[in-house]
Amino acid sequence: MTAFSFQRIGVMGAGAWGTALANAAARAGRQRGASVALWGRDAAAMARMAEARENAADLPGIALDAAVTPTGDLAALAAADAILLVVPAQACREALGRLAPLARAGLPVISCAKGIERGSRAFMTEVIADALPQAVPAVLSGPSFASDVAAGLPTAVTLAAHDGTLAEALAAALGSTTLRLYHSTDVRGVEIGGAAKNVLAIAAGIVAGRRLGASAAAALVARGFAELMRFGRAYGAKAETITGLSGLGDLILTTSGPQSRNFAFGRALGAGEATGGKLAEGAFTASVLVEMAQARSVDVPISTAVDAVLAGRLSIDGAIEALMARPQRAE
Ligand SMILES: NC(=O)C1=CN([C@@H]2O[C@H](COP(=O)(O)OP(=O)(O)OC[C@H]3O[C@@H](n4cnc5c(N)ncnc54)[C@H](OP(=O)(O)O)[C@@H]3O)[C@@H](O)[C@H]2O)C=CC1
Ligand SMILES: O=C(CO)COP(=O)(O)O
Repeated sequence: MTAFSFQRIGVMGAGAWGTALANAAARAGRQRGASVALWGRDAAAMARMAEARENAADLPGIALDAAVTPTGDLAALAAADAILLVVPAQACREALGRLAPLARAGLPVISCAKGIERGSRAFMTEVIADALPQAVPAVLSGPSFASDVAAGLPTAVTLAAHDGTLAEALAAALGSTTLRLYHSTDVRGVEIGGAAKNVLAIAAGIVAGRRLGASAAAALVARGFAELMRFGRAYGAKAETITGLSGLGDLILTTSGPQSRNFAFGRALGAGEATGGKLAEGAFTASVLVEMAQARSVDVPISTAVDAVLAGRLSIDGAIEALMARPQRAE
């Protein structure tokens, strides 16, 4: 493990999660004097963040750790020993394209985005392998709201890389007494959980917004989990990953209430209100997840209903009726 140093951490994407992870990485590396470059594409906004020592738009009231340097300079990001990729899933390829001319061979790039690329049907580590072939892809995912992590509340997530030694070293470098990182080699399993739970969180939000009751909410989580397990199995995830932090753990968190943007988006839909401008990754993932499920004959009725509602092919009431009228089956 001594082969890895990870003194300099780069964070690509300075939204809520990127900023929270920058603070967490700084906290984790404090004893060894590690530094964190937090890169955002809007150089003027990054200069203001450097001046204010706060991401006022996404995490108001939370001071940036002294070891975090906000920057609009890609060279500062590329000089890092490892990079956390924290832009929305559909923007990862474009962001990596900017980094490609500057990134060194063997640079670990850890996807922290939760989604599947539309069109290509690629998971985020596949996007990294494609857009930045000189990098070594990894993934970090699990139940973790940016505001909780930024505030230093106790949180546990999973970091996976194909090379178990690298996963362990990255987890050691980024983990602290407030952010506990488990390590894994089941890269695909970890990214499936993060992507699929967002679609199910929209469904949970719809249940709340439609006031369908606590029993329906619990049924949704249990049947949603069955769906996640089937999809995961079909795409090579290990069962213990789906039942772990990045699968069941994150499903529980994001189906629990409106602190989740995906849940809040679904709740607004269910209540017939405007969905607002916040990022809800599940709205982008739903259609590609359903296409991929169909391609391997996996039954994902809840995700299919969310996709149909979002695409305007089905009303919410029609979707509920269709789910309840499905043929009887064994559990
Ligand atoms: N927030 C959370 O609690 C958690 C989020 N995540 C995941 O992290 C990812 C990012 O979420 P989050 O930080 O919350 O989202 P935000 O909407 O808060 O921030 C997204 C950031 O990405 C930037 N961005 C968008 N497109 C590009 C691009 N093409 N190139 C460079 N930068 C770009 C935005 O910049 P600009 O402002 O210029 O548009 C913005 O700073 C999502 O996949 C989400 O699911 C995972 C766990 C927790
Ligand atoms: O992924 C998350 C928590 O683990 C954040 O969820 P939302 O994007 O729904 O807010």
